Amino acid sequence: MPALFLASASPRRRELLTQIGVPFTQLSVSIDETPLGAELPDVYVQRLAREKALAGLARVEDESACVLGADTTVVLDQRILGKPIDKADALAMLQALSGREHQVMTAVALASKSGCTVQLVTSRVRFRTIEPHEAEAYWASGEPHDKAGSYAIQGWGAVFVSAVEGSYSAVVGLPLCETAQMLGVYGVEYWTKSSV
Ligand SMILES: Cc1cn([C@H]2C[C@H](O)[C@@H](COP(=O)(O)OP(=O)(O)OP(=O)(O)O)O2)c(=O)[nH]c1=O
Repeated sequence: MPALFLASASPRRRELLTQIGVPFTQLSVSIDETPLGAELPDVYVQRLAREKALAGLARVEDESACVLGADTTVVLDQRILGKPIDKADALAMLQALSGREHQVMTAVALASKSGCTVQLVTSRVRFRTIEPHEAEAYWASGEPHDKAGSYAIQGWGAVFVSAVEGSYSAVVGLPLCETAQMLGVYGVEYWTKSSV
């Protein structure tokens, strides 16, 4: 079985991949996450996932290894809401998401010496109305700081989520159903290590 590397610094992605019992080594890669001019969100998120996987592959010496990369972005009216740059940015994002439905796009890329495959998973998330004092308190919790769209569905941000349609694990950062299928194609087995 080829060795698997996860090209991500994200603790969420590490936990999600661990959940399905895949043995892997985590690598952190750093790429420029600035959207290109007028780049559509689905194109952007797939490009970043591919760049992360390929940057990871470039660091691995094992010729038969596979490298997984992923990227998550929140999309509102075709606008990319990435990680907040500061408090004002986070409060503006939370206000924009308040009382509305948005999309969460996560792309997962798997790269090896024989090529790179990318898959996009889009989920829909609905928020209840968020009061300004709640957004302030949520920012003060620290949770929104490193999250696309300034919230975490798996954390305190869950109190804002009135409905989800699609892949919960993709919203958190890695679509497990699609990831497992891609790993299978590359000959990487899951369910080999107990997660419980
Ligand atoms: C919407 C949402 C995003 N997020 C997180 C997932 C991602 O970690 C982050 C989006 O940033 P990404 O750039 O996708 O990932 P990252 O920088 O954290 O990690 P790396 O590039 O090294 O793989 O937002 C949540 O944890 N919960 C959520 O509900």
